[in-house]
Amino acid sequence: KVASEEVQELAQSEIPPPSHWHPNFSKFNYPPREVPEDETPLCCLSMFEDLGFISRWRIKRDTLARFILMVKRGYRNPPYHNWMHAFAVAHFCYLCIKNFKLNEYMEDIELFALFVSCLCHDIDHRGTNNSYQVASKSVLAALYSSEGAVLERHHFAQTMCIVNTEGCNIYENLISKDYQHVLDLMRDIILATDLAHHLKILKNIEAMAKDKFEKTNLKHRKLLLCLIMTASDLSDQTKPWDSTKHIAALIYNEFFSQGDLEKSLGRTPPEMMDRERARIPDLQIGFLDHIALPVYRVLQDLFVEAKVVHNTVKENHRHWEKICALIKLRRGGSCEQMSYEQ
Ligand SMILES: COc1ccc(Cl)c(-c2nnc3c(C)nc4ccc(C(=O)NCC(C)C)cc4n23)c1
Ligand SMILES: [Mg+2]
Ligand SMILES: [Zn+2]
Repeated sequence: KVASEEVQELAQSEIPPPSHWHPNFSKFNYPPREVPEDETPLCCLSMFEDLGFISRWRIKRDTLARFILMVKRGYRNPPYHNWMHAFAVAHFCYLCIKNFKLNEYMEDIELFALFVSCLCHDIDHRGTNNSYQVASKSVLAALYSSEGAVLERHHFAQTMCIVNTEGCNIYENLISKDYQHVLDLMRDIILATDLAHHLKILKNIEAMAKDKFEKTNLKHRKLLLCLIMTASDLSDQTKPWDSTKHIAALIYNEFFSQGDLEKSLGRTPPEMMDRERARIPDLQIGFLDHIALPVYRVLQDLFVEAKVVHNTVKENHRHWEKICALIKLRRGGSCEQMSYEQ
C-alpha cells in the first residue's frame, strides 16, 4: 500500500533536528498543523530520533519509514479525524515527554508505546462516532459492539495489521518480553482514547494527582499514560485561538455530516450533530468545561510546566464566552447565523 520509492526516499533522508522545523518546535505554543502534510513523515522521524527511540529500540530505518507511511495511509480523509489529527496528537505527546521529563515518571517502553499509539490511535476513522456504528449496524459494530469502544478496538486492530505486515514491524528487534509488553501497552492506550473510558477514570487520575505520584506504582503509571493520551488527543484546544476556531469548524463539519447520515436513516441526531439545532459556541463552552479543562487542570497539578497549556485552554474558553455574549447581544436584533470572526 506504500510505494517502495517513497519508502526508500524517506528511509535514506537525513533526519533533521527539531529546530529544522521551527525554533519553537519543542515548545507548547508551537502549532504542529503548520508542518506541511507531505513533510510530516520526515517530521515523525525527527521526533522518533529526538526521543532516542531509534537507537534505544534498534529500529531499522527502512522499517520505520515503511511503518510511518503505512500508518499515514491507514487514515481516511474526514474533516477532523484524519492523519493531520494523529500527527498533531503525536507532536503534543512528544512535547509532554520532553517538557515534563516523563522518562523520570515512566518506563522507556511505556513512553515508546505511548508515542506510537498517538500516531495510530484513530487509524481508519470514518468520521462517525461509536453510537453511529451501533445505530447504523456497521461492520465495526457487528465486530465489537458487545464490548463497547467500537472504533477504538478497530483502531487497535488496524494498528496490529500494520505491525504484522512484512517490513513494517518496528518492534522486530525487541526481546520477546518487551515485544508482548509494548503490544499490551498499545492496546490499553488506544482503548483508553474512548472518551467514555476517560470520564470513568478521571476521578482516579485526580486522586492520583492529589497524592504523591509513585513511579514504582503501576496503577499510577497506567493512569498517567491515559491522561497524557487524552491530553494529546484534545491538544488542538491548547493552541492559539485562530487554530482552535479552525478546529471547531472541522469537528462540526464532521459532526453535522454524521447528523445528516442519521437523518437519512430516519433517526434524530443529538443536538451537537444536528446542523439545524447545534449552537457551536454553547457546545464548545460545554466541551471545554466538562471535558477539556479538567484534563489540563489535573495535568497542571502534576506538572508545573503544563501551566501555560492550561492557561491557553482557559483563554480559548474566554473567546467562546465573548462570542456567546455577542450572539445574545445581536439576538436582540436579527438572529442571522453570524460568522465567528473575532
Ligand atoms: C478523545 O476522544 C474524542 C473523540 C471524538 C472527538 Cl470529536 C473528540 C474531540 N476532540 N476535540 C473535540 C472538540 C473541540 N469538541 C468536542 C465536542 C464534543 C465531543 C464529544 O464526543 N462529545 C460526546 C460526549 C459523550 C463527551 C468531542 C469533541 N472533541 C475527542
Ligand atoms: Mg478516537
Ligand atoms: Zn483522536
